[in-house]
Amino acid sequence: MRSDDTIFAIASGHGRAAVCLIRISGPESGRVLERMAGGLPAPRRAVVRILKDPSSGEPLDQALVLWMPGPESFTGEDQAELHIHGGLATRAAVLRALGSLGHCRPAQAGEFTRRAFLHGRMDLAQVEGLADIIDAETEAQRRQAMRQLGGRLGNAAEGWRDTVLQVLALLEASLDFSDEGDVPEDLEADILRMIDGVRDEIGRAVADRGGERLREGLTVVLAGPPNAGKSTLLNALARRDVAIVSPVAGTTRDVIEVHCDLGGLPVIIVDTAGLRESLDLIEQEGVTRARARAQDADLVLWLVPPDDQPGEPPQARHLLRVGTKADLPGSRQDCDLMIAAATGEGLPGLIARLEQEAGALMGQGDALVTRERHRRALERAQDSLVRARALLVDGGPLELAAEEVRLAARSIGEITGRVDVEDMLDRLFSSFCIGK
Ligand SMILES: Nc1nc2c(ncn2[C@@H]2O[C@H](COP(=O)(O)OP(=O)(O)OP(=O)(O)O)[C@@H](O)[C@H]2O)c(=O)[nH]1
Ligand SMILES: [K+]
Ligand SMILES: [Mg+2]
Repeated sequence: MRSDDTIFAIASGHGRAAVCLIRISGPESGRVLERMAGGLPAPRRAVVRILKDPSSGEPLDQALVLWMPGPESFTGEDQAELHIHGGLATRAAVLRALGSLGHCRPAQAGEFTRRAFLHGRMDLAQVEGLADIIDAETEAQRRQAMRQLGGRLGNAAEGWRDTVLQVLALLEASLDFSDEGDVPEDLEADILRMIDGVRDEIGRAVADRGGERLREGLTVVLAGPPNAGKSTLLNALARRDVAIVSPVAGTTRDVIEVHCDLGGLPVIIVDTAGLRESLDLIEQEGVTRARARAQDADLVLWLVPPDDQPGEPPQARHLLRVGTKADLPGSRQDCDLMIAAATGEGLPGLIARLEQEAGALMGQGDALVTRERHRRALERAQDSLVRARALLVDGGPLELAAEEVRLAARSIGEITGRVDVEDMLDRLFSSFCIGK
């Protein structure tokens, strides 16, 4: 498998469709068009051509054909696109014809994007933004992914890296030219100011967890005593019959998850077993799982029915008390909200409150850091800068301070991939689909 092969893949979805898009990239792309479409169209001009089998000359399909010579293509290489009819036999015939041409082979997952990265068409943070756009399920996720694809984090990282490299240059110069082996006083103030500036900006970026939450979705666990109405609420929020509802206490045992879109924000609602002491082994296991999920959740809704002694809520980072079955007599004074999931009463208020909580925890797609990979790299950079600063202030060895600054630059460079990152690349691109 060679990196200068010409690769091809279906870039549209699979299964029968009106139109199917086949992407081709690599040095043979032009020859492919000449042999199958009878010649090269003008660059970036869509034309209709009869595609022919290159060996037999048999017409295979009538297609819209595009020729996009590099380096101004997505991959930076010569590229072509065939918009063929999306019937199964047509696709198979065109793919077979492409595979019969020399130096042409089907693309691996993520190979088009890998080539775009290797040819400098996008940085790693943009590659991740592209993956997130394909995975985006809600409006705020799409917005965040678009910002990442637009180079928002990458540009910030490049700016930080530039400043850190300036600091490094000043330290190296001091090493070369100062007899005492330390930084001249006036320079030291400048250097410390530059270090502090970058450290503060990175600190603000990593303190904001909203971007990662928005990518992954906010987890809201429904917890409460048996028969509180947890499953009824899940079904109402999901607007479908997901969980079994019954008057039998202890109906739900498994953890049931539903993905919802609340005002453009991705929220995972989790129904759990009612919390109580039980002799039933299966119910005990359900209760254990319920407590574990509540502990990990971003938000727990603690559901309590009227006139009940609900016991102690589970351990949680953030908890809202919701009184249920508000249509029944008996009132609660100890709740943040009241609902009757069976009649719909109070649900708009609950949903508005959830949207508000979700917005506060996730933002609206304006965070810089959207992945753990970013956070870890930036935290390493921050640590290195803190150590470099301490060495400078304490009059420690200048070589060590310079080494820490070099490490900081490298850690920041991981954001855009401007360091050695082969194994990281393999992991990243293998998560892509074929044709991307
Ligand atoms: N009147 C009234 N009854 C409700 C309401 N919500 C749920 N119920 C009833 O309460 C009973 C228990 O509801 P579930 O949703 O199964 O309760 P749960 O908390 O999931 O129960 P477990 O899974 O057993 O812990 C059912 O008979 C529901 O119809 C409500 O808003 N009003
Ligand atoms: K029940
Ligand atoms: Mg239930």
